[in-house]
Amino acid sequence: MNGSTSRLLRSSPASDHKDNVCRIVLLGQPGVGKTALTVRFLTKRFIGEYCPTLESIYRYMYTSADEEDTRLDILDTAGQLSTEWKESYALWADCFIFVYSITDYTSFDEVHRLRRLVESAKRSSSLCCAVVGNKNDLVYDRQVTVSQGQELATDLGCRFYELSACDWNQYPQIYSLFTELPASWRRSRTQREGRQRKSSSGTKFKQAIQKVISGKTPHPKRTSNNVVYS
Ligand SMILES: Nc1nc2c(ncn2[C@@H]2O[C@H](COP(=O)(O)OP(=O)(O)OP(=O)(O)O)[C@@H](O)[C@H]2O)c(=O)[nH]1
Repeated sequence: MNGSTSRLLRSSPASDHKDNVCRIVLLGQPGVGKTALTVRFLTKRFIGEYCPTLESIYRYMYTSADEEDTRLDILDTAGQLSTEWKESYALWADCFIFVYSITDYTSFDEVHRLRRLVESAKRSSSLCCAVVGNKNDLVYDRQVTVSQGQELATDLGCRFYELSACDWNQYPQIYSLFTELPASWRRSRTQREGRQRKSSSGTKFKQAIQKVISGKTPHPKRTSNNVVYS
């Protein structure tokens, strides 16, 4: 495992996972624009050239639409990764942004592969994720159609964005990408917790009924106004 990856993930371990923190990882082939998208979101700028990313975690605080103070931990991964690294990313993250370039079909295929890796690491096919086809300013070099991207997102049950990190006019979509994802993650977490609470109170109720039936719990005696236990 790469030293800097483990150092970064260790500096932000699972035990440090506070309720208002959402962890997002960007995955995709080298050169698809993961850093450009992240930097556009964080700084509103597009910087033409970056050193190929090793990996970096960026922290971003904002107040969400429902007035919650939220901290995003955004992990911009290096494109060239071994399977082992990706598993540690998958286990660390709450949400995934799968990025491909619309000008490169192999980068689209890579998203299919990454998706399978993440699903197997998470042992779940229900991911909180988004699919991004980047570089749509280069539409004349297009190799992946909009409907192919859309189909993949539908298959994953997630949102699809086709955009360009270098086009300022598309900044609102990039903002929405990075802020909608944590909101939908929070919603599904709240629903899951609600279901768990319901099922545990349902179980307690059933256990109490069983006890009464089997005579282990005293039956209530009714007096004129009150119910008392003997
Ligand atoms: N035309 C165009 N170029 C882009 C866009 N986004 C990124 N690029 C360019 O694509 C190249 C790669 O961008 P990066 O953001 O470094 O890609 P990456 O996926 O982070 O690459 P790795 O760090 O190697 O994994 C750079 O030259 C960017 O300027 C875009 O939307 N349109």
